[in-house]
This record gives sequence, C-alpha cells and structure tokens, in this order.
Amino acid sequence: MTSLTQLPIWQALKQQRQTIEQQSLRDAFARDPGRAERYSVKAAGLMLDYSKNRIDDTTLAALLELARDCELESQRDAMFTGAAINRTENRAVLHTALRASGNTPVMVDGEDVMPEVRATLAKMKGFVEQIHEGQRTGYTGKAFTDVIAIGIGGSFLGPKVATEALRPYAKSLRLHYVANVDGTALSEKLKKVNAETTLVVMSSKSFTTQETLANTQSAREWFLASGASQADVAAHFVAISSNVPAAVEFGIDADNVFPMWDWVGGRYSLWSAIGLPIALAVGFDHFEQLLSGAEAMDRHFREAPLEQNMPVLMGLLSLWYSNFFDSQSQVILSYDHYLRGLPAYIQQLDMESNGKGVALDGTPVDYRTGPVIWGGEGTNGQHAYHQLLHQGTALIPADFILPLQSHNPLGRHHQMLAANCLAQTQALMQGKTLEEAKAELADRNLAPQALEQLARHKVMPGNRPSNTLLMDKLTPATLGALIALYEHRTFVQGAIWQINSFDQWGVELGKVLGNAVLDELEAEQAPLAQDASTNQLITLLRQGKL
Ligand SMILES: O=P(O)(O)OC[C@H]1O[C@H](O)[C@H](O)[C@@H](O)[C@@H]1O
Repeated sequence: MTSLTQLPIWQALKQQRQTIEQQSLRDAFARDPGRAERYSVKAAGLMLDYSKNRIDDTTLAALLELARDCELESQRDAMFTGAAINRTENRAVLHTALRASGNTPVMVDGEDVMPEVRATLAKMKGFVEQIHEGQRTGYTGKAFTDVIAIGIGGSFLGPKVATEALRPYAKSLRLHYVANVDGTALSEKLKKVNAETTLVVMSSKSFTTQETLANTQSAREWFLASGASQADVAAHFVAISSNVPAAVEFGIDADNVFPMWDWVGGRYSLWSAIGLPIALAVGFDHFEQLLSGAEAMDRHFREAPLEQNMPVLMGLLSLWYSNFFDSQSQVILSYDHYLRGLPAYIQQLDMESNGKGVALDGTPVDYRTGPVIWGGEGTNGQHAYHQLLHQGTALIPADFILPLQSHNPLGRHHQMLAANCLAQTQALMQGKTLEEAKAELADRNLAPQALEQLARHKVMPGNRPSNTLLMDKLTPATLGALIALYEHRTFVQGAIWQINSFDQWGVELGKVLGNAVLDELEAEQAPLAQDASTNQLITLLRQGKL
C-alpha cells in the first residue's frame, strides 16, 4: 500500500483542516438545528453524540473515505475470523470469540476454538457457583469471604475496573486486587484478610511475569505461615494462564488452572478466564451479561455501515485530531463514580496497543500514532485539570461518559452531576469571546486598559471538541458494550495507521535491564557494570541510606 500520508484522501483531509479551522462550532450549531441529531448514533445500549466535534459533512465523508481506502472493513473481518493479524507474533486476535454466543465456528489454524471457549466458561461457572453456594470452602471448612486477585497489566486492570464498576451487583465476597511488586501492595491486603477464608486467584497469561510470580509466592508463604499445610494450597490457590504446565509446576492443582490462549491479548483478556475475579465478585450471570453487552457492540461494529458505526466514527474522530490538528493527548472523563477506573483501563488498552512507531512492514511511520490517553472522574477533574482543557495551549479532545440514571439516586446529586457534565461539553465547545468577557466586567468600573487586560485572561477559545457517551444505566451489559467500543476504536486507528496494535515489544527492554540491575542489587559486593548514573543509584540502594 502507498504510504498513508501519500494517499490523495490524506492530502484532502489536510485541506479540510484548513477549511474547518475557519469555522466555529458555535456558528455551526446556530446555523444547523439538525446537527446534534445528525451527528449522533446509538448502538448496544449506548448513545454517542459527536456533534461537538470540529467536523462537517465533508470532513466526515473524507474520514470515511480514508477508512475505506485503508481497507478497514476487510481488516476488521480478518480479525473476527481468526486471521493471524498480530503478525509479529503470528497470532490471531480473537477476544471477540470469547463473547460470541451462537454456534458459528471460529477457526484458528484449522481448529474451531469455540468448544474450548465454552468449556472454560462452563468450568468458571461451576467454580463460581460452588464458591458462592459454599460447596467449595477453605481448608478448615469455612466459606470463603475474600479473594486476593494477583496479576498485572492486562491480567489486572480489566478485572479490577469491571469489579469496581459493577459494585451495585456485588455478592458478598470481598475482592482485593494486587498488581505491584512493591511488597506494600500485598502486605496491606493481607492485613485485611484471614487465610482460612481467603481464595487466591493468580492471573498471568505467560506465567513468567516477575511481579505476579513474586506476589503469588509471598501469598503462599503467608498462607503456609498461618498454619495451613502444603496440601491445603490446592483448596485456596487457583490460576489462570495460557501456560498451564508452568502453573502446575508452580504448585497450583491442575484442576484449579483455568486456561486462556495465545490468541487473546492481555489487555483484551477480561472476557476470558482472566475475568474469573469479576464473576466471583458479581456472579456468573452478571459476567455473562457483560459478555453479551460486548457481543452486541461486536455485532454493531461488524454489521453497521461505516457512517453509523460507533467505534469507526470514534476512531476516525480521534485520528482526525491526532493527525490533522497535531493533538497529542486525549482525555476520558467518567461522570460516574463506579467508572472512575475506566480512564486508566483505556489508557492501557490504547497506549499499549497503538504506541507504535513502525508500520506493519517495519518502516518507520511519518505520522503520529497513538495519543497519550489520560483522564479521571467528573466532577472532580473540573476543579483541577479542566482548566488546561479550557484555556491551555494544547488541543485535547475529550470523551464524556454519563449514565442517565444513577444506582444511588440521592437527592439532587445525579442532576447536578449530569448538569456539570453537559455544561463542560458546552463550555469547551462555545468558549467565551473577548466581548463577552468584557461585558461581564462592565460593572467593575475599570479603566479601559485594565478592563481589556483582565478580560483577556477570561477569554476561552472554545472549539474544543468532545464526544458525549450516554447509557441508561451502568449495567454489566452497558459496561461490556462500552469496553468493547473502546477496543474497536483502538482497532480502527491501528488499522488505518497500518501498525500492529496487538504486540508490545516496547515493554521488554525494561524487563531485561531490570533483571540485570536486580542481580547487581542483590549481589552486595559484586562490581557494578552499569552506566555511571545507574551504578551510583545501585550503590545507594545497597547502602540503604543516602
Ligand atoms: O498476564 P501476564 O503474562 O502476566 O502479563 C501481564 C502484562 O505484562 C506485560 O509486560 C505486558 O506489557 C502486558 O500486556 C501484560 O498484560
């Protein structure tokens, strides 16, 4: 394929940016009463209002043409049908198979993966029900009260964020997630639980991750130190891994190992057995609803025409700002306390997927790829970083996420939350002109020069784009749809940028160097072989004081 930036449509989009630059969103709304309705789409229980974006019909048509020129549709179909689109690892990318109901086979290397998917779901269901019904107990016969879920990266954030988000559906088990190798993380959780009634779920696709192995090892030592015997480990420790032999060798009972597969990427894995802690937290029925919400979004992504395809539109809009407005970051703002972890989840999903600098053929790209994703919880952020969104020099497109109904309808709280959310999108869009700022100061009796000067500080440029994503209520199904939406948005961008969104080689060097440094830190007298700065820091750590 021609380099992306050489495509005629890419050049046309550059022109388009010049045209859009001359237009204000305020005027666009004033001119066109149908804008909000025309630039809105519904799918899988979600509604996206993308009318507060710097686009017009010509821009949209051009972006969609770019998607077609980049063969987005056939790339999408290749993913769903099990082609090895993760080319650097020669793997299929089939998180969508994990939530596929129905009987359509999904073939990988000539074999239908669906029977294994269904068998694993059935095993999870049986396990979760036995725990909830007290048929499976701790080694002294007491029912489990707590779960320590150990994992990191993709084997951590998805389950943690979903468990937090689905808190209204929680059963009685208390979930405690541990990721960091910092001993404080595990120690603080262990202080809260009793070994007799604690289940440890260890999640590691590779079963080689340093942090997860160390935390599980220490959890096992704590368990044994509490008076349990080696034989009791089987009742309290389960693992999820694509490396079943390594889990067994580590000492997990073979019956307690739940499989996953190399065609599930870590950051796309909450739908697999990696989601076991979610099912333990909220029940298997709710876990199934999470899967079906995601499946509904999959169907939409696969079947809806590109012009009405929510992940496609969101992916294109995000790309529009990255590539044609030189925007370097995007913000995700959850106006729902239960969804406060979502920005971190999307950060991992998107930045590990699209933080790539070479195209599939190995040549360096000459365009911006994945933006910095960050965000937080509304309204909290309004009293902090929103200042920069409104008046800073950077263009930061924002996604506002808001359920129409609260799980906790407390007085006027939800109306206030929602009003703030809507008002932020409005303020970003319309801004405040110098004239308006001056008018506000009119009764202050300021000298003209002082008035002008102060007013300039109050001017807000406006034209700052945002999406608003609504759902009736945050349920397992809408959460599933929302996460799948962002997965596919990430896919759309990676497909257009011609990068591999499914590997993560960039994380490897740090691991290798980390092992070398660890060896030197622990070998107290050995000569140091690192660079001078690192040697100095190692020396200080060996001393343990400055
Ligand atoms: O599940 P694991 O094999 O333990 O991997 C855990 C995580 O660590 C890695 O370094 C990757 O960057 C992540 O993509 C992965 O999810």
